[in-house]
Amino acid sequence: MLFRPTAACYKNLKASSKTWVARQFRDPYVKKRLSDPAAYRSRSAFKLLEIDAEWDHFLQKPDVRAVVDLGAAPGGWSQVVAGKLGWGAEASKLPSGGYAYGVKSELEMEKKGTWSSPKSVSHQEVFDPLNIDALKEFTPSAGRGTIVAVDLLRMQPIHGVHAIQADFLSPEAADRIHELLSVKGNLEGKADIILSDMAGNASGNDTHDIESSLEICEAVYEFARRNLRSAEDVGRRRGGVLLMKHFEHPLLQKFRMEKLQPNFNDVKYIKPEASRSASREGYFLCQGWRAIDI
Ligand SMILES: C[S@@+](CC[C@H](N)C(=O)[O-])C[C@H]1O[C@@H](n2cnc3c(N)ncnc32)[C@H](O)[C@@H]1O
Repeated sequence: MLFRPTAACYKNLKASSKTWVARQFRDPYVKKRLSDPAAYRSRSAFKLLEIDAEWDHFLQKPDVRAVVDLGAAPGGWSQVVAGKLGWGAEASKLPSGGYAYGVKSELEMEKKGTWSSPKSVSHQEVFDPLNIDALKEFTPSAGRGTIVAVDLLRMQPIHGVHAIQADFLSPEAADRIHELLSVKGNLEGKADIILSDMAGNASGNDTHDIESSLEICEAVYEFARRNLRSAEDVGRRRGGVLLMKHFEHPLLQKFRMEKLQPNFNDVKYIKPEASRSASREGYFLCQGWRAIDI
């Protein structure tokens, strides 16, 4: 539901909050998110949908079996991926945005012995009384592949998505991701697609924030270097995909030229329409991991 401040409440807001509220009211993607039956948890979901549709539906290639979403909370991108891989997109019609659906299907699969609960999902939520009615109405559908979502913040479950609450740089997260990806048919535990919509917490110090944005890109690249399946393994020139957010930085082009360009068959800079023009963010879509920098 869209928050509509009353006149009295609006009057008492700080100038910066008034600007934020006004921008939310004008933003077509905020409206779209609120009316879309998929009930995406983030406005950012539309950026991924747009990039995927514009660039050859890379999320839906039949050889995509393993996707890692870094910095995934609250879960909009993971919802998009789960939908594309067939994990019951109708789930998100629930008022909870797929939350109850995910829990129900996980419970059923556990009962049938077809799914084992990742340690990271807390099952105390299964008994959330708010979701009981919704649970009765929906039947889960099984999708394909493994989706792993990692965030420092706790994320409500999404059907078909293994959520890990951790710093993606920690050895524990690396081990757990590898463990989850290492299934029959993917014993190497590689990812076909790695997504990163990560941003560091704004510190208020511009120089520091700009610096940390490049550090995140470098860390994400390192993660991809260790975990991405190569184009050769996939058997497709654009197989092995890294999509990562970045912010403007004086050394960004150097990073692109030295790290991304030589190691992927195809690198594009993308500024999706859903990304606010005032934002200094952009995305690199890197397709076809060449696996030479290992
Ligand atoms: C812009 S949000 C992602 C939104 C998400 N794509 C969606 O559609 O819902 C960025 C996320 O990155 C996470 N993040 C930042 N640094 C991280 C780290 N080192 N490890 C894991 N998550 C991190 C933040 O906690 C935040 O939730």
